[in-house]
Amino acid sequence: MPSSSSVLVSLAGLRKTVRTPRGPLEILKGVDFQARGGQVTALLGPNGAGKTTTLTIAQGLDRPDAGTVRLLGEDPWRGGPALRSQVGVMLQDGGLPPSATPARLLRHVASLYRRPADMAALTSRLGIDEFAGRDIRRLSGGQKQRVALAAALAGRPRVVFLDEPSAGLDPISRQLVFDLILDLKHSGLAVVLTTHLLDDAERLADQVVLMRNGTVERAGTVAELTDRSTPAPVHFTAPQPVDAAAIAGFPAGLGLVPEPPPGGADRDTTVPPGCTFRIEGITTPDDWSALTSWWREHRIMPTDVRLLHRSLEDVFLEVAP
Ligand SMILES: Nc1ncnc2c1ncn2[C@@H]1O[C@H](COP(=O)(O)OP(=O)(O)OP(=O)(O)O)[C@@H](O)[C@H]1O
Repeated sequence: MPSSSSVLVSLAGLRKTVRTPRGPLEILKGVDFQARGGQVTALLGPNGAGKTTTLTIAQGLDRPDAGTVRLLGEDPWRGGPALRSQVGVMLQDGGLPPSATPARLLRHVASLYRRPADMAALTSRLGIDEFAGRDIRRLSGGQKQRVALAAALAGRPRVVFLDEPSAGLDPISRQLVFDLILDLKHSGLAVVLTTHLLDDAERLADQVVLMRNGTVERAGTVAELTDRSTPAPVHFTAPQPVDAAAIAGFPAGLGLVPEPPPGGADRDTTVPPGCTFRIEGITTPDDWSALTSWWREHRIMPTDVRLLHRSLEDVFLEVAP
């Protein structure tokens, strides 16, 4: 039995061109990435980047023109039932039969597997029981999403592909789905998902693959992509006014910038209550100590202190067209 950090999905040099009325359109131009068991891999990228096409090929529902695809060590295009039964898929548009009820559909899907998941536990956990007897056509988008997720997990897969799993979910359902995804990963599954919500990726992903225009622009952990291993500027809010003498006495070597800056010359003006400040240059524990001493000396009790790291959104906007 491979360990949970084994590579379960491997894509190398994927290329795909489709025919359109206006001529050939190259939609994948050499996509490489790997997804491991025990990890969530999130594909991010602007509309049309090629995320769904990449997932479709990884699942074996389409073939690349060039490149190699390995799903649980096999070519998914040629894989038979033994491979398919180990893979769960949640498609972007759900693909659920509108006239079935969730109860009937999920019973049917579970019956296709020799060792199905505990569907009662799954539907209870995803809050499906309360609408399990209603026709799927009458469900909200978020309810359908949860049914599609339960169906994807019915066969106890080792790999799940989730195309925008949090689309249309309210905050409570989203939390239910996130908790489940994290449990799946902790039990060793490889979870490969696409999302437009950068917050989803920040909260869930062990590895982010940022795609644009048919290629992988950046890949790595959220911390790697946002440079979290390096010191960042500091932001704080002072609820009381900060007088000109305090500003003039700010530790040398650190830059204090009120935001927005008060009118007049910076160092001579008292900053009104509730102002936020940005500090550049904090790179050592001594710098932090100088800052907290300055707060103590001037009786400043900050109400908000944050490190201003780049967010995943900043990185996304850098690569987005
Ligand atoms: N069969 C096809 N014929 C023509 N164009 C296609 C075909 N399949 C995909 N495309 C185009 O290829 C590009 C990539 O599509 P894909 O659905 O993979 O992107 P995506 O990153 O998943 O986008 P989104 O975030 O909008 O879901 C898009 O411009 C799409 O219109």
